Amino acid sequence: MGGSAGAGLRGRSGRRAAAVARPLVDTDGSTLAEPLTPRTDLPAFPTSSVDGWAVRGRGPWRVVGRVLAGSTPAPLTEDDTTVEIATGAMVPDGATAVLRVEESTTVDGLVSGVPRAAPEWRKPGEEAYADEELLPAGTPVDPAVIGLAASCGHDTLRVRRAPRAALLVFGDELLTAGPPAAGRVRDALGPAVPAWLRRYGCQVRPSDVVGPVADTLPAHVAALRSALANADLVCTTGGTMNGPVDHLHPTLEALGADYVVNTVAVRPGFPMLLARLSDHDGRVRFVAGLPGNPQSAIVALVSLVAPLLAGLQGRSMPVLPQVTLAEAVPGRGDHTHLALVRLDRAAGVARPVRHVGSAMLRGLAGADGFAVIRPGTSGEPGDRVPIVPLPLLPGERVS
Ligand SMILES: Nc1nc2c(c(=O)[nH]1)N[C@H]1C(S)=C(S)[C@@H](COP(=O)(O)OP(=O)(O)OC[C@H]3O[C@@H](n4cnc5c(N)ncnc54)[C@H](O)[C@@H]3O)O[C@H]1N2
Ligand code: MOO
Repeated sequence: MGGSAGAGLRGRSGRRAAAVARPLVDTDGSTLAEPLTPRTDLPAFPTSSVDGWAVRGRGPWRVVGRVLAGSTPAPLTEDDTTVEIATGAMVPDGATAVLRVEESTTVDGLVSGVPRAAPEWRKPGEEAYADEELLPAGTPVDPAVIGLAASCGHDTLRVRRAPRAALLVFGDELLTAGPPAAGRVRDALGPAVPAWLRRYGCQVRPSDVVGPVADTLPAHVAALRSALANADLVCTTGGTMNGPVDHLHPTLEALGADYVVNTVAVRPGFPMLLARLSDHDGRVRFVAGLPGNPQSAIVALVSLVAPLLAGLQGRSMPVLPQVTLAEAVPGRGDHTHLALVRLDRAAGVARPVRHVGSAMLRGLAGADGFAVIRPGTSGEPGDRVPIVPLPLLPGERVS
């Protein structure tokens, strides 16, 4: 479902966020715009992996000096000589072995011992050769990648600019403060969707979150036109159906948008849509229509928006992990059922959660993701099924 949408979007639009050079420390969460290659062999020089003696010849060895990490040693030119060496120091040219200090004896300035058969130093290029591709373009940058890039000698990385997203919330019945009452409900998506979008790598400024937009067609058209001016992606919530004040489809028509996806055979969330607009200068922007029912909006985020953002950032589509169901999960006829589940990490299974009506968010707040129950099937205990994960952080949902 989401996978094919993501691949198609990237291929058809041919639009990725621009590449920018960023200081290494500012790259966490971004995406490599070009392959990561070392600037030198790694290690760049023969490096002692122990504290001891760099020796030449069979010994015993006469001590002629000392080499610490961080300097270039003079070569060992004479047999039966040695220099004291520290872990991480460059092994001098001419050395034939490194002897561990704890496996040596020193008497009257003469060192004896038997070096181990396996070399006690790291050879240049042992980890990587200069210009070898270590990670491809499209790799998400995480702290491990940052550390590797630093060890490769990089001060900056070329990464994709974060896609810029905006959110328009539709619905005159929505309150932005206080408890629900008198036929009005709290806007749950205006506060939540930007936070989800940021977890998918988007930049969303507070001023790019607008709403509730008045339930009239002119107000919708004006709000969408204005949001598109600065965004790569505008998400909207509500108004995807054909109710008396559902204006999203007429708004897209008024702006000349093309549908990429218009409804998906999934429950909940089927009225979701994705549309595309092209500028006269060729700039492509996307509109994701998230259904108004709050859980359905999140289904649309994981199904349409996450693959789109992966494509815009030049990332590949994640492979969906498989989980084992601990309990039965009903199917939804000829639709895919995306069923909220919580991972039981100790037991290695996934359990359906309660309170999962499409108008509810209680189940989502305790779930790890959506188990995929394919059309025409139902989930039975013991079945292995794919899970579409929520973009949770370490420490969330772990207890
Ligand atoms: N005749 C039919 N009516 C509906 C159908 C259908 O098949 N035939 N499908 C239902 C389904 S399923 C969904 S999902 C909704 C989608 O409707 P819209 O995208 O047009 O959304 P709205 O009508 O604007 O709102 C639906 C519901 O969600 C509440 N809502 C909206 N925005 C928010 C928000 N930001 N925070 C909290 N709650 C929100 C809104 O008050 C409504 O209760 O259509 C069904 N109807
Ligand atoms: O499909 Mo609606 O999106 O079930 O709530």
